[in-house]
Amino acid sequence: MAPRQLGPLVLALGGAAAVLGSVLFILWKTYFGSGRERRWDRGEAWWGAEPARLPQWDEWDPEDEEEEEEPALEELEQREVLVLGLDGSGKSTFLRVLSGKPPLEGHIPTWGFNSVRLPTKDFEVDLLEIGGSQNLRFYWKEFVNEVDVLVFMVDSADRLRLPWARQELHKLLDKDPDLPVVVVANKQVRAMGGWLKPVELLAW
Ligand SMILES: Nc1nc2c(ncn2[C@@H]2O[C@H](COP(=O)(O)OP(=O)(O)OP(=O)(O)O)[C@@H](O)[C@H]2O)c(=O)[nH]1
Ligand SMILES: [Mg+2]
Repeated sequence: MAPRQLGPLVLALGGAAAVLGSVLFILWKTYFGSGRERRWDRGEAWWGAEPARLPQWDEWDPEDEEEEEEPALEELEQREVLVLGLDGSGKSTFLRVLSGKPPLEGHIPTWGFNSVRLPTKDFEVDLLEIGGSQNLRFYWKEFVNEVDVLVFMVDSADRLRLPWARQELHKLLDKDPDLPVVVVANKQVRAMGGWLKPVELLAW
């Protein structure tokens, strides 16, 4: 029997998914520039650095190199944090609460990006959520190499979907095994009970 032709609907859906992925990636690049590639290592510290201005040939003086001053810290310090997790795990709420806003009552799915910038004493932190619905999870892995830290949000009360959450986390770690990860056991205070405590989540 001849293979079935792909229907126009399937093709349209595939095209739409590809376009969405490209748009997400372009937005990311526009927002964060070239991400971790901007950093350079200097002992224990790692900063996003402005490119240095090289002297013209006729103003070159080898002694200048020794006199160069350390770059100002306030120009350099920046951290990028990716916040991922299954749909409804609480990523948007987490970002809202961190930026001092009250949590929303219902679940309004994030269809793309959601971000906040938090100035701290020593550096500026950009937190970026990518929606957790199934069609967006495919794109998560494209972003893990671009950030400094991954926050992985888990709905501790959603025991049924814990294996999915774990599978998605492992896929991300396969992509970048050295990425620092914080797993948040969210939704600990639920009237119905039955949630996983953080220690249980560690063992799971
Ligand atoms: N009880 C309780 N509810 C929470 C908590 N965090 C989030 N929620 C609720 O969970 C629902 C989903 O939260 P969101 O923050 O929108 O989830 P999300 O991970 O951003 O979901 P997507 O954008 O679809 O990936 C909302 O109704 C929140 O009010 C929490 O710590 N405790
Ligand atoms: Mg969201």
